[in-house]
Amino acid sequence: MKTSPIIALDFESADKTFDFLRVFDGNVNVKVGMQLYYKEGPAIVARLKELGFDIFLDLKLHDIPNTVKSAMEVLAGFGVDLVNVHAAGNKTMMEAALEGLDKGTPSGMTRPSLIAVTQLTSTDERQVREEQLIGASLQESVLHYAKLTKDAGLDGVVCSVHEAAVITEVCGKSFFKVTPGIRLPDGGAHDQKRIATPEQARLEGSTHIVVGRAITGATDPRAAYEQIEALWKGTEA
Ligand SMILES: O=C(O)c1cc(=O)[nH]c(=O)n1[C@@H]1O[C@H](COP(=O)(O)O)[C@@H](O)[C@H]1O
Repeated sequence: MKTSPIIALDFESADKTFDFLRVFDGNVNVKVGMQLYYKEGPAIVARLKELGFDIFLDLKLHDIPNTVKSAMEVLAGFGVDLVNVHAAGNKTMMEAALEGLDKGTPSGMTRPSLIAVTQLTSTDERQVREEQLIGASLQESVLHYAKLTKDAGLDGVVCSVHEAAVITEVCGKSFFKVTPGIRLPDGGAHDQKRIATPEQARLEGSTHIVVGRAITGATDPRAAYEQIEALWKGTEA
């Protein structure tokens, strides 16, 4: 997947999605999440692929290993670039996900990269301790999941910008740190708890940033994308 920002296409329909994408060319990365996929199914992925977009299919699989393996076998046939699971599904489930992807990737095609969500960017310290009853800090929990993910042979994790540097130290630079929760300095957090700017993401060593509402909710989405891309790449005027 290219390193340019990944736009989260959190729209209610294909019509709304393609209307939004009119001002973008196939050179941007896009993310299809649960809302759009559940509404439109594999057809939306096929259409985006035809238009040349690199695609992160974000369905966050989390089930018993056999179910996840079979589901990944199906997703591997879609020709997407990146898919994900929840690390909380455990190492055996992550290994099964990888097996399913390997098995389902058509010959001559590249296996989609596989990453695991550590702690959602909508989660805070209190929720980790009190609701999940994890006897460790949020950062320790994220790092633990990152190590588990690497041991399982996956390509990287979803985490917040605030954990990217420590994950790089422990899991290496090429291990994906895909970071959502990206906001411009004057942007609202919405339901996110661990937010950061594109510039912070670059400085902390994120490998990819996922951006939804800061672009999709902007008055001029193309201008917002360009501003975010420049801050992310460090090429801003
Ligand atoms: O896996 C993800 O993409 C994801 C993981 C996570 O921890 N937090 C998170 O926000 N996301 C996704 O990233 C996008 C963030 O959207 P905005 O908050 O609008 O930028 C949404 O589509 C989320 O589903």
